[in-house]
Parts: sequence; C-alpha cells; structure tokens
Amino acid sequence: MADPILEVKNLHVHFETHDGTAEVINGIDFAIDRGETAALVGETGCGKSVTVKSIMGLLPSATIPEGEIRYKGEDVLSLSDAERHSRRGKEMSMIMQDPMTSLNPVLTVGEQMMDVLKWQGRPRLSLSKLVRDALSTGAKAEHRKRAIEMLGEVEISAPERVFESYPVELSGGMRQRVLIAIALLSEPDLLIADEPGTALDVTTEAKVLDLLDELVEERDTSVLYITHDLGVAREVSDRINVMYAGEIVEQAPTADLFANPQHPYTRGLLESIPTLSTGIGDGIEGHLPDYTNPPAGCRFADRCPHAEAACHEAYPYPRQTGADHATACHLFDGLPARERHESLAAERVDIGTAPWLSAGGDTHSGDAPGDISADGGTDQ
Ligand SMILES: Nc1ncnc2c1ncn2[C@@H]1O[C@H](COP(=O)(O)OP(=O)(O)OP(=O)(O)O)[C@@H](O)[C@H]1O
Ligand code: NI
Repeated sequence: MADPILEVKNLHVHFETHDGTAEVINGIDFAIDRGETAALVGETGCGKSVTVKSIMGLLPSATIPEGEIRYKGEDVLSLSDAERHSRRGKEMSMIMQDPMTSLNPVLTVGEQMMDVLKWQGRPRLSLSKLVRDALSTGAKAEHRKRAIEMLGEVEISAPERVFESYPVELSGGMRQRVLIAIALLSEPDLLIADEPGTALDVTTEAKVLDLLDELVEERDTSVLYITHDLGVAREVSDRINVMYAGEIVEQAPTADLFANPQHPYTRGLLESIPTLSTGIGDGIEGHLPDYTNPPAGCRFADRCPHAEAACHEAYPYPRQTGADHATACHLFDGLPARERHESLAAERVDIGTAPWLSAGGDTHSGDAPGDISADGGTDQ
C-alpha cells in the first residue's frame, strides 16, 4: 500500500444481545489506496455492513468498535461527533444498501440534494452562517444548478422533473441513480457503496454499476465496494477482500485472487459462481457460526473440506502468501501478516502445502487454480 486513503487495523465490533455478546467483527485489517477500488465480498450476515457502519460512524451508540480506522492518516474512531459529521459530508460518502429506505419519502429529490449542498464542508455548529446562507437566493440558485447538473451526470434524462419529484414517483433504477448523484454531490475522496443495485433487476443493476464505475474513474475517487457477488467484485474492483464470519480470510489484487485463490472459502465461492441462485455461499454446505459463541480456531473450519484438528484449535492469523496476497488459513505457510514487517522471509510462500495443489488424493486435486477462474468466472 503505497498511499492508503483508508486503513482498517485490527478492528473488532461486538454487540450486546439477549443471547450474550456477539463477537461479529473479529480483528480485520485492510487498506484502500488513493484512486483504488477495493471490494469487500462475503455472504449475507458475514459483517460487511457492520464494517461499513464502523467506518462511517453509524453503529448504535452503545457499540464502540475497537482497533484503528485511519482516514487520510487520521484515526476516525477518536473523532468527536461534530468532527465526524463534517468529515462524513465532505470527504467520505456512502451509497446505502437499500435505495427505498435511504431516501426520505417526504422530501423531493431536489430538497434532499439541496440539503447535502447546504451542509457541505461546514462544521455543524456554524448555525448563524447557515441561516444567512439559507437566505441568500444567489447560493440557492447555484446549488439548484449544481444539483440538476449532477442528475444529468448520472444520466437521468429529465433532471429538472426528477429534481421536483418525490422518491415514490421514481423507478428503482432511477432512485439508485439519485442516490449515486447525492453521494457524489459532496465530491467525496472515498465513496462507500453498500450493494448498490442489488435491489434492481440484473440489466438495470449492470447499467448502474457501469455508470458508477465511469463516474468514479473520471473523478479518481477511491471506492470501497460492498457486495455478496464475486462476479460483481471482479468487474468493478482492483483489489478484493474476502470476508467470512467477521474476518477477512483472503485479500489480493483482483486478477491474482481469481488466478490463484488460496483460502478454501474463496475456492468454494469461485466454484459456486456458475450455480449462484439466491446468494454467495449457498454453494458451500453449512452455515455461519453463532457470533455469540464463535469457534476458538478458524471460523470456517466446520464448513471446510480440508480442516485438520489444528484448524479447530488455533486462530489462523492472516499470512503473507504471495507478493501482495494474504490468506488466513493454517494450510498455508508463511508468517502471520502482523509480523510481516519484521521479516522478509514472510514473503516466501510454500503453496505446495495446500491440499488441493498436491497431486492426487483430494476432490479438488485436478483443478489448477487457473481453471477455476476460467470455469467459475463471470464471463458466462
Ligand atoms: N446492532 C446490532 N446488534 C446486534 N447484532 C447486529 C447488529 N448489527 C448487525 N448485527 C449482526 O452482525 C452480523 C453481520 O451483519 P451485517 O449486516 O454486517 O451483514 P452483511 O454482511 O452486511 O449481510 P448482508 O449481505 O445481508 O447485508 C449479523 O449477524 C447481524 O445480525
Ligand atoms: Ni449488508
């Protein structure tokens, strides 16, 4: 990571529930470079949205994440609410998972956009200035023009009409475009997109994704893309973080992940892509563990076709398993990622220890990693 815009280090998020403490996010590390699009991929319930909410400061107030979240070098977990608010408006922006609930039904699209522009870059407390600005018709006209331009940029063909519309008057695809427009209005340096388009039909989703891709490319915006679909992640991202049960089990540049998938969970996901019906992970037997009583060792061990006794006992710290590739699996040699700066030896990988790469004996033994990507990719 030459120049990270976002760094998440050893993040833990626990929730108090009536069944006890749910240890949902269990020590994740990842980073996003400036101008890079990173994906966080995993099946439903694995903790993607909780991760995003931690970054955006949107967790329930009783829930205090532990670890470090650095945005442009500054630890956002130690910021006050007011400081966070100003950062959130101007520098980090988010497209929420559900376009229906993330737009306010009683305000027009225009009113919601004007609201963003009004608050842009202002500390929350400067109310008197805000009131003065609200009275300035010049600023208002300027904001209106900017909002309508933005609606044009997300390829809405009648931007003036949509500006005056209420969310309920728009189609799902249109609402998603409006959400993108709102998220980009504040010219964020980091955009977090939580499953944009999943609520839409496949064709509309593809169009929305293409559009988003183009817009962030033009602006050189860094993006954290949340999805349960490895195929989508492959299309849109430079780098993929595979998440399982609140842990990142594998991270690598996108091409490398598809060419050389290492973690048994990643391999399972790739193998199940062609038969995807309801969701990622369905192709792998079993369920996510209970977060209030998580396994002591590897959280995937119960579902893993390769698990050995040690997997159930010892926690698999992520290990450097390639030049820019890390995997949290006991079946791979190398030093835990947390020690990698201490030893160059950590970069030496012996992938020969992975059972599916050894000759014979195993169900996966015939599959060269390259074959998986050819069979399991999205170019169907
Ligand atoms: N406020 C909360 N209190 C208790 N548990 C929570 C809370 N928020 C999330 N969780 C739990 O954390 C786990 C991860 O949820 P999360 O929404 O992050 O999953 P996700 O990966 O985003 O799934 P999806 O793809 O369905 O959006 C779930 O088991 C969820 O029930
Ligand atoms: Ni989610």
